[in-house]
Amino acid sequence: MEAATTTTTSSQPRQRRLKRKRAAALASDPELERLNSLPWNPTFPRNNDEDDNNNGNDPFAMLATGSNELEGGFLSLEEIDEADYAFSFPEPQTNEKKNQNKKKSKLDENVKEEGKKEEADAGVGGGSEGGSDEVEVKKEKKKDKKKKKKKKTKKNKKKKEEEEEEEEKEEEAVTESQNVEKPDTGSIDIDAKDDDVVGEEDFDETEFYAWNELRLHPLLMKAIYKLGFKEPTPIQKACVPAAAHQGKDVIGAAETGSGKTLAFGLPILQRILEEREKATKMEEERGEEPEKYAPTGILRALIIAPTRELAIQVTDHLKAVAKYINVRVTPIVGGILAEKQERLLKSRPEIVVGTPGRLWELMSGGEKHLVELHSLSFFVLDEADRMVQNGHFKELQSIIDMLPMSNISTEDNSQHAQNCVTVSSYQRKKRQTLVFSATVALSADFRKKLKRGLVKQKQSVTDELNSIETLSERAGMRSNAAIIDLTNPSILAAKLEESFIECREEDKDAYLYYILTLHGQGRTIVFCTSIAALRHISSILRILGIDVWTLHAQMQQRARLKAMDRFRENENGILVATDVAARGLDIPGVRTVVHYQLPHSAEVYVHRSGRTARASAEGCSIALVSPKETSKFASLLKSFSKDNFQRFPLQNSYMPEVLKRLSLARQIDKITRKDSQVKAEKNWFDRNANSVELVTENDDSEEERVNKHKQMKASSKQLKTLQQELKMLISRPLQSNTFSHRYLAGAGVTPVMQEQLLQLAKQKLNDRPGSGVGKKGKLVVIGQDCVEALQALRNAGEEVRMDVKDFAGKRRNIENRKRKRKEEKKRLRDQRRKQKRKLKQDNE
Ligand SMILES: Nc1ncnc2c1ncn2[C@@H]1O[C@H](COP(=O)(O)OP(=O)(O)OP(=O)(O)O)[C@@H](O)[C@H]1O
Repeated sequence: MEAATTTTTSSQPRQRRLKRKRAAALASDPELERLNSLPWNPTFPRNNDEDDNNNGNDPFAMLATGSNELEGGFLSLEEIDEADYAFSFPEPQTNEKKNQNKKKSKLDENVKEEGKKEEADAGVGGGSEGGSDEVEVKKEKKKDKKKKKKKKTKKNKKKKEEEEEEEEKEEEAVTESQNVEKPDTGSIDIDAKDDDVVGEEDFDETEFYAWNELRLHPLLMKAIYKLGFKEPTPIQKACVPAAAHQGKDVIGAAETGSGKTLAFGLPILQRILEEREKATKMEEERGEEPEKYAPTGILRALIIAPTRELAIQVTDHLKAVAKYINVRVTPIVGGILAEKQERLLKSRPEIVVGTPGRLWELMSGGEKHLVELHSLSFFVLDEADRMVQNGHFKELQSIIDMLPMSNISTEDNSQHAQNCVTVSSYQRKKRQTLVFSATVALSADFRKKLKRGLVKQKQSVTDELNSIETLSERAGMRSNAAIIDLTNPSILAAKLEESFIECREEDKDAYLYYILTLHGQGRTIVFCTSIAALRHISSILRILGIDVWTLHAQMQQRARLKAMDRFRENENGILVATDVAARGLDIPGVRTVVHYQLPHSAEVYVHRSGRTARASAEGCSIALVSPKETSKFASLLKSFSKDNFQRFPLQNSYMPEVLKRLSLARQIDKITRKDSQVKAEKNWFDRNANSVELVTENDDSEEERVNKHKQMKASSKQLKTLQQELKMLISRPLQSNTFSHRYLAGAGVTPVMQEQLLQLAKQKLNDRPGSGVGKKGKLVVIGQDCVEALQALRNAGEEVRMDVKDFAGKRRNIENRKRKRKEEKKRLRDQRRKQKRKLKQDNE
């Protein structure tokens, strides 16, 4: 800890003062004392810079490689429908709010304390009963004054907080790190968050004991306490020792939501902190320049993510763990003014998280901070499998080509380090390449190659960046890279329960409505592959009175943000999305994922389903499988080495009512679509006519006009009737055939149903006071009051053994039958033609 509190240049008097101040702060800070007592060893055994193989003594060596090198399920890579867009993301599972409140109450307490102190100073402390009236009046006046003052202080503070919040929002998630304004001293800035020391006393570090083996810096641990992460996730446990303590390159694969961001984030921050400490030590002991060991104002880690929203999410996550250290993290993504980002880069952040397009735009434009890469210590590819798909690799290739060579001797490296004046051998130690994904697929050949150390230099690698192997090689992945593959053979999240419903294509709406109505607890995401399908179901569901938010690539960015915000706000929210939302989105409380249409590839299925069951939470996925999709489903099962799936339990007694409502909704949808189409066409015609200054005339005859008017009236009347009928139906809970107004039993009551039941009860009471449902005129709900999809699945899911061969056989049979029918038709047609021709000839 001592090192953590020292300054960089003790020769300068100002910094000496700072140092004393920090030491005093440390002495008086019980929190830091407590952290100091943690079993953390500040002298890390690693950092034998030039030696990557010094894992002999490292107890974590085993973890990082051997035992974890399981073969994961290898999936085929296919194109996914993903577009560039941006979101603002919530802080990753922080106790921020709690602490903000505490902060506020602490502020209030301070204000109170101030008041008390002033009272004491003024000699007007409470309990002076024997004082004269004059004194009492004075006291009162003073109290009033103080009250006003307190109020004012509170008001000012609140205003200030609000202003700060506004400012933060304005930066559109591209906010600089909290401590960006601080001068970069190159040392750990304990004071950086002096104002934020509240609320940390109430955690018990013994609960976080599992982190000790990772030997993370106390200031990182402090942030982890604050985040409330009791133990590292398996991928973090495996990656931190390999990347942070052994300095290895890592290829990491673990299920969705398993904490991969910190698996690469923590080693980066740890290395920066270690270097700073070493710099301080060397300066103190040998009077060496700190810059030599811990360069400042230079890019240290470049993280590339495939989409804007992911880049921003990763940034937020890293900022949360870098809360107590002076390390700046900046996202560089499209959709935000390039000038604004250049301005952010002027603050010279140590870590940049970007999307390939915008990064390359700035790099190719010569952006200084992004091209001075000689001290880059980490090159990270997040969601690496997406990177090798089309649309990304050209820019990625160019970015990788800008990286200074690694895997070469220090002397050679120095030749490549352009613009490099003060690069020391310490900094110039090998750059670490970290490649992560939930569905990373490495060929056995590449694994062997890595083990044999046959990694080529980038010049010799083919120009095609079409595989993770080539990408990793090109980025300079070293031969002793740790391959940490924690994906289980099915690659799906451990706590995810999967199920399916076999149904006809035209019945999918009905089953979706059924799921959302009877099992709509928690957040649900409904995935479609096409925007047309998304539009169709969101329209139908809205008509059926279900609030849904939509998200697809053709939406304006603002609308996307709004949809995400609303979805996040509502704990039972429903989002209908295309695969733009399949990757990386980390929204807590997503309980159910519905695959309305099956995705194009197994990978996308994994990522879609991975929006639920994140970070040790549970969740379930339901795939609606039409006969056309059975072969796709079969190949999915094959990819996951699964031969059994659960059939989602359905209570068919609800279906008649579901279908009735749906039929009404479809009719309403058809009429409204037709109306709006007619209106849109008319508007378009008028607009175009106006633009060329044409006077439009109605060519219709009187009779035609009257008929049209009649038709419109009839259709609007029909619409009203349908709407009323549907309104009446959806005003009461979904009823099964066996529904009794006296006893409601069955699949459970959703929040929507509960509300409906209450309304129904009220309605009944109003209609016939005293004779409503139940004995005393009250509606009594007995039994399960909430059945969420996962629960329903656990209660009554039916394990179905799927014979993939059988699937394929069935599919072949269907195709054969189709082919035969076609051939038969063709034969009959030809026969008829022949007969006709013959008849014609006979007649002639
Ligand atoms: N050690 C931990 N304990 C508890 N929660 C954690 C821990 N580490 C990370 N988390 C939380 O787990 C969630 C998922 O983390 P993250 O987004 O890094 O997962 P991921 O593996 O990258 O997922 P995906 O593959 O879907 O992108 C986040 O909300 C994060 O805050």
